[in-house]
Amino acid sequence: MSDPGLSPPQSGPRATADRPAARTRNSTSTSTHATGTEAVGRTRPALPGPPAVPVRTAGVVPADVPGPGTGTGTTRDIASALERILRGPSGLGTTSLHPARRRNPPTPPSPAQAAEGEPVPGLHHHPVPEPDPARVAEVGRRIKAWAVDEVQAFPPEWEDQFDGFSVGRYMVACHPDAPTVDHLMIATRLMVAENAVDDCYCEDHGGSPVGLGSRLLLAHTALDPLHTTKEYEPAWTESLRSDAPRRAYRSAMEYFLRRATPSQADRFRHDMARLHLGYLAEAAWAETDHVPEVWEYLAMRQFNNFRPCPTITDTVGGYEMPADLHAQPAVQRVIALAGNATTIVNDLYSYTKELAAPGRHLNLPVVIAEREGMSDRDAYLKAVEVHNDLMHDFEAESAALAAACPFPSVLRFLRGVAVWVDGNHYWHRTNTYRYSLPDFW
Ligand SMILES: CC(C)=CCC/C(C)=C(\C)COP(=O)(O)OP(=O)(O)O
Ligand SMILES: [Mg+2]
Repeated sequence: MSDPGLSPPQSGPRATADRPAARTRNSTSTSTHATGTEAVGRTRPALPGPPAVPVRTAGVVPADVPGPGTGTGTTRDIASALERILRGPSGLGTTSLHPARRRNPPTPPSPAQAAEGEPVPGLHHHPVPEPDPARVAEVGRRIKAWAVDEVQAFPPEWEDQFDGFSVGRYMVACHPDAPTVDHLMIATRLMVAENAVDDCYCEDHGGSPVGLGSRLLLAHTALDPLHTTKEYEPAWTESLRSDAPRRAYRSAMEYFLRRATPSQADRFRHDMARLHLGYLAEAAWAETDHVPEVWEYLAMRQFNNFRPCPTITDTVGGYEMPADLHAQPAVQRVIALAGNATTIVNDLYSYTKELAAPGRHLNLPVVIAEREGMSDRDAYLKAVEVHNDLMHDFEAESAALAAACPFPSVLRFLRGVAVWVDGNHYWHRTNTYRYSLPDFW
């Protein structure tokens, strides 16, 4: 194949993005075309402003959040909304949202499975059912074929690392409601492409802070295309084949656009721009070996963040969280808290890997130790507490939002984000090829 990276994907009813066909395909879940859980033709009331949820400690459900329709919320409303989010949709027509539940009731990992990798002691998390092994194997087979044959994402000598990343297990754990393996592949290709950019541009596979801005901007045009004159367009098109990160971004985006609505595509591009901004701040500090204040580090990590992964949960699930609801500040806060919790999970599980890497690699325990004058152990334990506070806030605000805006697509989206958070923790915990815990306990 002379141009594998740019060949249009072979399956699906169309080869270009943002056309009406995409809306039709996803329209089963918009507000006028119901999914199994969506009320057909239901009028959407205005969302209230962000629920006034006080900062809280574990297990305390806030009581002062307006409830749906009544103007007053009760602790019971919110507790039941939280339970609903964590349990997922139920009732008539929702069985298909739970492929794992349909085939085998979810069970927590057995002690033997958990022994593969222990959770960080004291970390607030939720166990997930083992991902469906048939799906894991099929996603693993297809993603390797894509990475090797379609986009040449890595040279042969990196094959062990590609396999050790276990991206199939990661994505199946994070998207249990994906209706088909094709849907799972949307997330899986993007995950591989995002990691190719991080590894090859920013980190330990040839990356460097020097010149990163230009590399990221040019790669970003694989997601958000250049609109230019006939004279200059061929050079841009050619550039998209010129390295693995760009080939991977270009192809993964093309597949994504086959299933995404225009609003979902726009949301994703925005999240990827945020990610690239975060990479640049991290690189700027690395160039001068600067250690930011803890709050500054957390701000950078809110952008250099997993956010683009949970926010495609609706595309991967085959429905749409409506754009005007997604844009609400309360929804944005829930998404940000979820993204931040998942990313601090990475800081905790990748701590020893990053300590062993050449130079200083910033992560939350390292920044706390440096800036707050703590021992490595105390700083790590404080980072666990920061994570737990983020998780508790995420769960409280998600429950408040579900109570304030109990639309099926919103509830399913919140559930999808919560499951992504849990699947992400599962993958970090069990990926002992990549991560190991420090000896602090
Ligand atoms: C998949 C995706 C959108 C990643 C974005 C940012 C990113 C690579 C992380 C949040 C993971 O952090 P890190 O670069 O520290 O990864 P490792 O610790 O090397 O696994
Ligand atoms: Mg890390």
